[in-house]
Formats: sequence, structure tokens, C-alpha cells
Amino acid sequence: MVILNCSRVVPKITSLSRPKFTNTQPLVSPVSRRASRAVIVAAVAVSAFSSMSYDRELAAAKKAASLAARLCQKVQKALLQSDVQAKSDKSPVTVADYGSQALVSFVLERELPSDSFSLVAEEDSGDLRKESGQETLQRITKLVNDTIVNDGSFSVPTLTMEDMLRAIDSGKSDGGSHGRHWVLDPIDGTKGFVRGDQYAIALALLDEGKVVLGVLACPNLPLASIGGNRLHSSHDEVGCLFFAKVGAGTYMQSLDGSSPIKVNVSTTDNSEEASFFESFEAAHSSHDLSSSIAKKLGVKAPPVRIDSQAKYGALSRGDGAIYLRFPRKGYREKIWDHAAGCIVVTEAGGVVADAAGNPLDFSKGKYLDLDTGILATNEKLMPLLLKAVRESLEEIPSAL
Ligand SMILES: Nc1ncnc2c1ncn2[C@@H]1O[C@H](COP(=O)(O)O)[C@@H](O)[C@H]1OP(=O)(O)O
Ligand SMILES: [Mg+2]
Ligand SMILES: [Mg+2]
Ligand SMILES: [Mg+2]
Repeated sequence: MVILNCSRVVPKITSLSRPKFTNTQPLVSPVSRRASRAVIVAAVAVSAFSSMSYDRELAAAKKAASLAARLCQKVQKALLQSDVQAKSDKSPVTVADYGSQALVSFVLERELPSDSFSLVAEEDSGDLRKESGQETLQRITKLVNDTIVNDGSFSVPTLTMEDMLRAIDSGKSDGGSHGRHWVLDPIDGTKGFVRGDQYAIALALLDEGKVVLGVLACPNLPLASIGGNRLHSSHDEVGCLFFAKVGAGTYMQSLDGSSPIKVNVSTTDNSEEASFFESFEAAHSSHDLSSSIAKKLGVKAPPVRIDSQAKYGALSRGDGAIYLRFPRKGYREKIWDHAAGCIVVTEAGGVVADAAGNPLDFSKGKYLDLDTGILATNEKLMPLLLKAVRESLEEIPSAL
């Protein structure tokens, strides 16, 4: 049995050689201006949804993500090596990914019984329906039932293995531009989860193709800032719940249930003091490209490398000012990897765009159809960032 070292939950911070560049002039090209305008037009369109309240949905989403976080914490604390299985794409998937998805689906359906329910989620029950998946399915069923019983707010008979398969498969919706669809990554950053590092339960709601609310539960993220050169200790209090509703701002509370505080992205317009986030896994995002961009911007601080949409959460409270993500050519971004994080950042005053400056479009089904990469920062830095991205992509196209 492998027990993960759970005291090692503080994100690892890898250093980057200090750039010597002094170029800080914000020479905004017409293309960058057009791209920035496109993002602003999209923001105005989203404001049409601000009049809706979505209060019930947000309360249900917070409850679902918090309970799923509890289940995941329990599994991460005593992760059996045999919990890690290979899916066809070779990514590790654990009983916690399935359990989290079943639990979120169960809670949303219970809390919002009158609504028609559509869920676009990462996992499916295919492997669990095979003979070889029976033991795993039993363990998932026990985990979910234990979590529900411990919570004490649902009076339901014990859920069966068949209930579990149904709950997981209710995440088979394709989403799209009509009606409402929940979007779920039951564990975002599974590699971080398996390593004992950062991960997130990411849940969002689409209404007519727009993200109208998002919740990010980050069980291992310190409540205090992880930005800059701050030193972390294993005594830092961890466990953050970020939530955002269209037109209503972004808030953070502890997963233990403290009062929410409003959070805002960094307001710096000085790119030299803008530290940035990127994937821990170099295979998920080109570190060469972000290093080149950082040099052009004159960024002095080393990158903060952590797994999952915890990066969007940290950005939304100003721990750093930029998030860069450049997957290898051919990788297709999924909506559940960005929907919750995107609204958490935009409602905190940030901007999220692809490498051409276009806003992300969540209305096209499971995948995001985008140009090259994803960037998030504040409105003041975005034009400068887009220019640095364009130049770096021209200089080192082989980075992707
Ligand atoms: N080859 C890949 N390139 C880019 N992203 C990937 C790749 N494989 C998995 N992912 C997904 O990228 C996200 C992790 O991003 P990051 O590296 O920023 O933490 C996760 O959603 C992860 O999926 P999963 O939800 O299965 O963990
Ligand atoms: Mg996965
Ligand atoms: Mg993911
Ligand atoms: Mg996942």
C-alpha cells in the first residue's frame, strides 16, 4: 500500500533564470486592440445574464463541490496504488474521480429536483461496467454512501452500484448553445492529486452557451497567498472554495465554511512585477514558450507551477498576475478544464482569452475551439501580453 505524504501539499515552486530584459513599453498593435475589444464585447454580452439570480443553482453547486472535496481528501490521504488505473488516454483515474462525479451529480439532482438536468462531465462508467471494474465500483459506492451519511443532510436509502453507474453516466451530455448545462471536472489535475499536490473540483453552469456561475474547490490550496517569493510551510491552513456568479463578483471561503470574502485580480500594470502561473506538468503546457514570454515582459519572479484550475483561483485573488497555458499541437482543450476557472477570474476583474485574444467560447460542445493557447490576466496587461505571445510564437514555433 502506498500512503501519500500528505504534509507535502504546498505547491512546488520551480525557479526560472532571471531575465535581463528591460523592454516595458506597451506598444499595442491594432491587432491587440481589436482582440481586446472582442473580449470587452463578449463581457457586455454576458452582462445580459446578470439580471438572472442563479442563487439556488449556486448554493447547490457549492454544496456539491464541497462534499466532493471531502470525498477526494479522504481518498488522497490513503491512496492505494491500485486505485490508479489507466484509461484509454493513459491518464490516471482514481476512485475519487468517479466518486466525485457521482456525488456531484447526486447532489445537484437532489437540490434542484424541478430542473431538467444536463451534465457535461469528464468521466464515464465504461470501465466500471466491465468484470475487472467491479471491485472499484464497490469501493466508489461505499465512498459516496459514507460521504452522504457523514454529511447528514440527505435522507436517502443507501445507494446501490447501479445508482452509481447511473449518476456517473448522467454526465454524458454534449452541452451546446441552447438551454442549461452543468459542466464538471470531478478532479481537475489528477496527476497533482496522485502526487499529493494541487487539484480542484471544478463545476460551472452554462446558460445559452455562456458560463453563468462557477465553483472551484481546491482542498490543498493555502488560504494565504501563494504568490511571489512567499515561503510556504506545511503549517499553512489549506482548503479554498472559490465561487462566482455572473455580474456578482468572485468570493473565496475556506472549505471548512468560513465567511466568504470578495476577491480581485491583481491591478498591476507593470509587467516586470507580474508573476505568472503555469502547469506543473511540462507535457501540459510549453514552459519554453512561457519563459520566452516572461522575458519579453521583463517578469522578474520565477513561474509558480501548480496543477489544475487552482491556478485560476490563485489568479482571481491576485497571488500572481498572469496565467499562461500552451498545450502541445493537436491537444484539444475541454470545456470542463476552463469553464469554472474562467468565470472565477473574469468576475474578479480579469480577462481570459486564447492566444489570438478571442474570448473562450463554451457553446460548441465538449471542446473549446481556440487559437493555440489560453491566457488570463488583468485588462491593463492583456494587450502587452498578447504582443509578447505573438512575438514568441513567431520566434519559437517549434515550442508547441
Ligand atoms: N497532454 C495534456 N496536455 C494538456 N492538458 C492535459 C493533458 N493531459 C491532461 N490534461 C488536462 O490538463 C489539466 C491539468 O492541467 P494542468 O497541467 O494545468 O494542471 C487537467 O484537466 C488534465 O486533465 P485531468 O482533469 O484529467 O487532470
Ligand atoms: Mg482526466
Ligand atoms: Mg481536467
Ligand atoms: Mg479530471
